[in-house]
Amino acid sequence: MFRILVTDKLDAEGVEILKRYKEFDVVEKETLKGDALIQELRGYDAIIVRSETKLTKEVLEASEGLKIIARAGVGVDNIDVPTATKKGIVVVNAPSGNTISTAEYTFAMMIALARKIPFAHASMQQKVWDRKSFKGVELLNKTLGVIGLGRIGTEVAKRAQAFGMKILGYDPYLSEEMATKLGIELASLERIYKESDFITVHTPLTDATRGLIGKKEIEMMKKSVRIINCARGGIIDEAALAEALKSGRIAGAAVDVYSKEPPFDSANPLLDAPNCILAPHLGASTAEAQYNVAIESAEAVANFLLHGMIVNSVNMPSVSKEEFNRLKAFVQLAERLGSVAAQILGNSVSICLLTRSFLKGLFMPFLGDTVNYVNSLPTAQARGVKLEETIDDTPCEYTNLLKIIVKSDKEQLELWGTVYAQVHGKMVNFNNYFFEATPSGNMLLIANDDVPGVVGRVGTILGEKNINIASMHVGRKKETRKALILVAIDQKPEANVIEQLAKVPGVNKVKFLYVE
Ligand SMILES: NC(=O)c1ccc[n+]([C@@H]2O[C@H](COP(=O)([O-])OP(=O)(O)OC[C@H]3O[C@@H](n4cnc5c(N)ncnc54)[C@H](O)[C@@H]3O)[C@@H](O)[C@H]2O)c1
Ligand SMILES: O=C(O)CC[C@@H](O)C(=O)O
Repeated sequence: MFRILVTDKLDAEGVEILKRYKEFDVVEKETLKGDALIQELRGYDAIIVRSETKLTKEVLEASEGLKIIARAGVGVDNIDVPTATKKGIVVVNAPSGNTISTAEYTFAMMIALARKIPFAHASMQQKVWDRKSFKGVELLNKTLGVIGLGRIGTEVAKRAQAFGMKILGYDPYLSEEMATKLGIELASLERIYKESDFITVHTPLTDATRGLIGKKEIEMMKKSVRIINCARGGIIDEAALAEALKSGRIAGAAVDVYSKEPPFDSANPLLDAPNCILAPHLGASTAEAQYNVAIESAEAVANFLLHGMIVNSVNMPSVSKEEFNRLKAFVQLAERLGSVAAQILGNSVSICLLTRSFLKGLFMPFLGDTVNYVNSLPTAQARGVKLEETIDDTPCEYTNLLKIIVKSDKEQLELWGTVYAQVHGKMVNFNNYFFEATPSGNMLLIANDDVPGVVGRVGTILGEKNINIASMHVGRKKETRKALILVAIDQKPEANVIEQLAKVPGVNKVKFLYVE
């Protein structure tokens, strides 16, 4: 039975999806904070949050048994991802469910600013019929500067085109070709600041974007500019923005997000700035967006807990369901080869050419269940393991080949694996001994001289000890007259069996291996 905690207000359909599984015990709680959250979180396998629950370093360090955190939304800035990663906790988000809602909301903010609708509304509520103070501007032929052209930024740009706006965009990760396709002219930030009538930000909050727009940047802008932040508080410096509004240096701003939320106890200077529309982080607050992200998060949690499948992870390479099915056999094979390598070499690994799953297999025999797909890479890095990954599409005799070279202080091990029919993972090369074996279960690896009689004697000894042989694979090097036998057996042999096998004439080394 897996225990799942749902905090913040998740759409009911997401909770229902989880409750349908008999394997899940789902508990819903109001937003929890500090000690209450630490106490409650103990014993849960998964937690689903929106933006209000703060999964800080302290909270995560105190957690026990937590395997997955699902954020029903895009931004994961309420989660200490590095601590989660260190603890081997998968963090997933629901990246696409609220894109349209937030893009439409940004547009609503832009039009409300252009036509001063909230200010006119406030005046009407004061019973003042004022038709002079609220003269606005059209969007047609205006320049919109979009900073951050990911999911939301590009949807905003599409809508701006329909309004006849010229779009200048900045995103270091968007190609010129893609921008052109989207009808966006890529421009420097400086040009966006100087030429735009409206500026909207749609980046995550990172070290590079914190304070991206401050006093200096505002100084470059037109006096008529209107600025919108429906992304994350802190991307636009709040003090500088408030000052520009108060001094009339800019025409207006619309803000949905704050450096501290709610912003009331931090005396946020935007609270009393003129020509400023404020909202309490509502970009994703539509029935559709909340339904979408709740389902996305619930499915991510269920897939992970029941099938180990990781989708939309922010601290693991993410794969789609189809990709996961395609890769499943490779992941298992890589992990098994990792386990073989670990047992052959011991734990003094210095150079590797591998994947996370290989690393998981490599560390499992020494670190046990504390290592998983998420923390295997940091675990390796913390141990000074140097990694190199290469992809080589040169045709070879296998349709796919996973080649792993592990170097320790004393020796080097080369393992190759291939997957047949997308399901059967085979080890096909062990240090240039070629054979085809499934590296799984109890196995004996026997290095011997390539002379008659060895295979027979090995079989006889195992038979005498009542140990059943499941399969036997022999690889040989004719030039050195050496061979390697991999024997899969039904049980772990006693130490004296291994000693007896090692004494067979022609046998040079016997090693027992166990791979999950
Ligand atoms: N107000 C809300 O309720 C609400 C709802 C959803 C998303 N958001 C926020 O909106 C933002 C965008 O979300 P998204 O789904 O479009 O994310 P996304 O990851 O699809 O897009 C972000 C884009 O920002 C770009 N970027 C990163 N660093 C940059 C930099 N220094 N300069 C310029 N561009 C940079 C990235 O290349 C990417 O294209 C996020 O901060 C998210 O948390 C807010
Ligand atoms: O949970 C919410 O409503 C906010 C979501 C939004 O900030 C996000 O990053 O997806």
